[in-house]
Amino acid sequence: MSALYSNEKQVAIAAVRRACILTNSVFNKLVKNETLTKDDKSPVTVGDYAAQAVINTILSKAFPDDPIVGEESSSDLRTPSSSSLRSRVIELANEALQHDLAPGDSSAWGIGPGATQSEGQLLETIDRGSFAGGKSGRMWTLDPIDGTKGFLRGGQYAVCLALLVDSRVELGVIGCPNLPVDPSKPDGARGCLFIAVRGQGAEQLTLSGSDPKTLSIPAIASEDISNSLSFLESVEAAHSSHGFNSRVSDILGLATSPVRMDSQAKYCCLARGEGGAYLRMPTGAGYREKIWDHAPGSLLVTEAGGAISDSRGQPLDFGLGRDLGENFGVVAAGKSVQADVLAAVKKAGEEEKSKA
Ligand SMILES: Nc1ncnc2c1ncn2[C@@H]1O[C@H](COP(=O)(O)O)[C@@H](O)[C@H]1OP(=O)(O)O
Ligand SMILES: [Mg+2]
Ligand SMILES: [Mg+2]
Ligand SMILES: [Mg+2]
Repeated sequence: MSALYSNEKQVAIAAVRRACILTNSVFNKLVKNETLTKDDKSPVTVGDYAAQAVINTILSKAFPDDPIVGEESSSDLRTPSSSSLRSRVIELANEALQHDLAPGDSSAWGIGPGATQSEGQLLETIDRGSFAGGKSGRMWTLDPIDGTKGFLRGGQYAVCLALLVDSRVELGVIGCPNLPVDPSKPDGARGCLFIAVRGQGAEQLTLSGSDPKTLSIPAIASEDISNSLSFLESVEAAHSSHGFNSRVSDILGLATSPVRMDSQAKYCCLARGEGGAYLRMPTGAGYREKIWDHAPGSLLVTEAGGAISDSRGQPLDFGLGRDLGENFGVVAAGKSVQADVLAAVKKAGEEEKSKA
């Protein structure tokens, strides 16, 4: 008998790999007018749209009844002023869908050479990501480029896909085209794929599918925290409070400065033993975290032996819709130290309140 979710895992890996090849090639060719600013002032590129079109196409072929909660929508692409951007997205998506990664691979999605998808079909496929989410049933959640700002600066970004069943993450696949394969060789080969299935562990492969490694977060004894732990945090101060993290770091007496990195690559690094803790605390602007920004990363961390919760110690709730509800931040770490980090977070929170 095959393992639970083995089909979903194969399809998700194929979809994420294909999107990573696309985003990688887009980065090298990206020109100025290929980026838009969304209503929330965040950037979105032809790469984000095309990657969502590719992954949604593959998911829709493989699992036609599964709804998708995806970050992007085609509305900004449909305006007359976006016509050249729109053509570029269609061209990139068709190119990526027809690219044979292995013999017969593209025909597995019913999209052989020459069988291009029309503009209308691909825009509609992007909008298959508009599902509202919720408590029950099967659904996918997709961030075609997580960390678009990192992507634009040539830093870390991730292609992130997760399968939720009754609001529990069952499968997570994250592609990190710019992440070094071996953390001890930061200038060495880049491009990693991270995969977790509930109850089946977490692993890292290269983007081309070689060199599998089982992931496990090393235990740190409480008395070693100050010397052995460092934080993984956002580059963008608007996404996560650097000042709050710095106070938590002081409370724990951490000797090492935080590592700043864009995207869910932070969860991937944590899962393979880097840093030791990921802290993301609200900046006070009322932002609600999105399920696609945490679903695959959270499973990767727990399957690698870590723990994740909000700053109150409550589990993240993926069943509330497209976002995680009121923002109490995210605290992820190895199981042995997550309670210590949470206690320091609570202390820093109380100090902040008493000052207010
Ligand atoms: N004010 C905010 N607070 C927290 N996260 C945010 C905020 N604004 C955007 N984001 C999201 O944070 C994620 C990147 O996180 P990180 O800083 O860890 O790289 C992105 O998905 C980004 O959304 P978007 O995709 O719209 O840019
Ligand atoms: Mg975005
Ligand atoms: Mg994101
Ligand atoms: Mg994104």
